[in-house]
Amino acid sequence: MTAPQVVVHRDKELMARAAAARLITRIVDAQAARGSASVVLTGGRNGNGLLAALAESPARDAVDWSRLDLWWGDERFLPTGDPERNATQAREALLDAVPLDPARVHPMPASDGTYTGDADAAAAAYATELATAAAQETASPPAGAGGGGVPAFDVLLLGVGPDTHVASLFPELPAVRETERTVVGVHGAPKPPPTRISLTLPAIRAAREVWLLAAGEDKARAVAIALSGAGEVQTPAAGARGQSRTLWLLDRAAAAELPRDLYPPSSP
Ligand SMILES: O=C(O)[C@H](O)[C@@H](O)[C@H](O)[C@H](O)COP(=O)(O)O
Repeated sequence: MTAPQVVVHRDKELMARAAAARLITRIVDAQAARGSASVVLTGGRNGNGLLAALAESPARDAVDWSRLDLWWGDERFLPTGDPERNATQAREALLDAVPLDPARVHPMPASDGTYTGDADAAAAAYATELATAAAQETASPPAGAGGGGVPAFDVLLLGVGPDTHVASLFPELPAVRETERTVVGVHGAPKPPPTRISLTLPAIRAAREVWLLAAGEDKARAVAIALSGAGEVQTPAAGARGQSRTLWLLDRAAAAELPRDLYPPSSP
């Protein structure tokens, strides 16, 4: 696992545009190297801001959208098409506008249909879907990926909550303590809705690159704590690390409380 690197942008709009450009490059590179790429999406304003910026970028045509696998790091356990579902918001921000292969788009199950009302069963089904994809992966996973039943995602995106949650891993709740399963049902989440599905820290840490996005002064304390050596049970964002890269993409306001030695020298 890698030590975090920090990049600070002037404001959240620029952060979204720069992150979108960075993601396009990463996808194009992965497709050139391995034929396809895989990205794990996050909910929240910053993740959706990145997708919206990507939709507006002329460079988006450099991506072969038909050879991109999309997964989700977490989902609000709500009915199909609910406007509060992370998948619905991602579709509106970007996915409906690009020629993806529907077979490669893997939303987490909704609260209606097969897993009605059973977030734990829905989580188990998603874990199986991930394990199947991992088994089919032709390229070798990066060293140390652990083979924990998830593909070696190229980029895994995470928003960061003011309480330092990432995906739906909230401080002290059972999901953040999970060491075996790759996907779990989350109950009693402090951010609505209370019932969610989430990748666990071991699944997140199988990704090649983990990018954490945070903007705004209400995130400044969370960012500073997570980057100052806090424990992952109390500070889930501190446990989100990638195999080859861990990147914190911040705006100036979210970086405001970083200790000086963590603040990158060339930042605005
Ligand atoms: O379902 C969700 O809400 C998310 O996946 C959650 O983890 C989100 O990313 C953070 O709460 C940050 O959200 P913002 O980017 O909106 O601050």
